Amino acid sequence: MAGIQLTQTHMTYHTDFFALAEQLITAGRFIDSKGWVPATSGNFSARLPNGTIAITVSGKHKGCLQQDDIMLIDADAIPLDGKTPSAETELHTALYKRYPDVHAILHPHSMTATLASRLFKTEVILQDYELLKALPGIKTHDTCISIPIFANDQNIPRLAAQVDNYIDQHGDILAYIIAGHGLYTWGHSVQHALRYLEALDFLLLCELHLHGVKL
Ligand SMILES: CSC[C@@H](O)[C@@H](O)C(=O)COP(=O)(O)O
Ligand SMILES: [Zn+2]
Repeated sequence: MAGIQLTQTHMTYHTDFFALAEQLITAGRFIDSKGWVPATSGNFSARLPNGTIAITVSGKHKGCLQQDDIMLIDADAIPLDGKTPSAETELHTALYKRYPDVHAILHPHSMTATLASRLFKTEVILQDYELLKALPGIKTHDTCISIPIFANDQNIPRLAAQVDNYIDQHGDILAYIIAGHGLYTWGHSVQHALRYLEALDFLLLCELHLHGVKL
């Protein structure tokens, strides 16, 4: 009996993992088609119902990911299958620990996020855009949100702590920018996170254009 349960759990886990890996692969193709993950930049993850996390293997091109390029880690970023996870894994695990409803995180190196961090330094304010309603919990254009910008840091646990401290002090955020680097956003599912990413890219582009930056 215990053996049968173990097998079923195992099969469920495999189904969850491969389904989520497929979603991350598809998202990667779309994100790459937009030019948001040049070279091998960016990383993506999705949390399984059992709390383990499917995440991109470090150094892969995110536009042509294969199933083998998605690996499994535990909630503390420990690899469970002998592969090397994204160099920025602790940024993912910190968000999953803070937000139980979040099941997917996407990190592009989009030009809009990179340039916005050069221009705005500490935060990007987005307000009075209809497309804000594509973001979670926003029901009207008459809304003002802040996307904080954090200094880049090659020490990822320290960067994750910087983000955590900011949220502790300022409250929940929907996304953040790492200066000269890229954007992190997240959602209930890969599809939700992808929607937020697309909306944020459009909104950042609007702000850049308003400030005379033409892309
Ligand atoms: C190709 S430089 C980008 C990396 O330094 C990093 O910022 C990044 O996003 C990708 O790292 P990865 O380890 O593949 O997840
Ligand atoms: Zn990065």
